[in-house]
Amino acid sequence: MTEMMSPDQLEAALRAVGAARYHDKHPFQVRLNAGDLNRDQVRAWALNRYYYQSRIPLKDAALLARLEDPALRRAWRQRIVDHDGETEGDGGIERWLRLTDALGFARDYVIAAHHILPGTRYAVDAYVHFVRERSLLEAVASSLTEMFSPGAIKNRVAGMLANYDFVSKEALAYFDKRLTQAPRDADFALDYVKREARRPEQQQAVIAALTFKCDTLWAQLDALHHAYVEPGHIPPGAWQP
Ligand SMILES: O=C(O)c1cc(C(=O)O)c2c(n1)C(=O)C(=O)c1cc(C(=O)O)[nH]c1-2
Repeated sequence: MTEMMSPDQLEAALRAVGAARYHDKHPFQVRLNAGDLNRDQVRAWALNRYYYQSRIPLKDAALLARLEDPALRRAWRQRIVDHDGETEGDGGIERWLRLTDALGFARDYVIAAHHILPGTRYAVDAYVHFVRERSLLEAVASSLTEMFSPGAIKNRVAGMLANYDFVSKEALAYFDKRLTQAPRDADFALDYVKREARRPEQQQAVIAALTFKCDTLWAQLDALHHAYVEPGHIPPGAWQP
């Protein structure tokens, strides 16, 4: 039988999942930061990742719809505001589109997402389905990858600005806001799971949810690497540089 962990032991177990599996360790991410990708490979990353950005508010709305406590809803709804903005021209999705603008994509093309990789679509959709179908505790836990994103984002932005003359600080403005939003969201979700996972099997479910989520991020980068780096097999229908 699995032992009950203290809340702090649970947190340590979650941090160990991130240390082993978070997408900052993926070869595609390492190359992106090191300046080892060409402009088209960076374009492929931004195009595909838009689909992730676009689905995040849908998964947060699915989660929000199941929260019965007004205080929890108030906290969680901020995530949707952050991505959608309060008004047209504001918010994270708009800021991601400024990056794809800067990389030379037409907005309609990006938003339609007709030419993203199948692997991107399957991985992102799997995350949305997971949040819809699993327990609220697992749904909240699956957002905990954000515990690890600030470090990854700092390295990525510094690496990209140092190594690519085709990306500017303005084009990467999306990530500036994430450096304050992600820790706020991660702290909230971490407090929630440490408080609510009161039985060993719940604690194991929380760890499994974070593992699953790390895998959805990893799979997105596997798909990019396979198509646009090595061996360079671009699936039929996907964007061709
Ligand atoms: O740039 C990154 O490395 C990164 C990672 C993650 C993440 O760990 O899931 C998110 C984001 N960015 C992000 O920008 C974002 O809005 C976001 C929302 C979520 C989530 O699961 O609710 N993760 C992430």
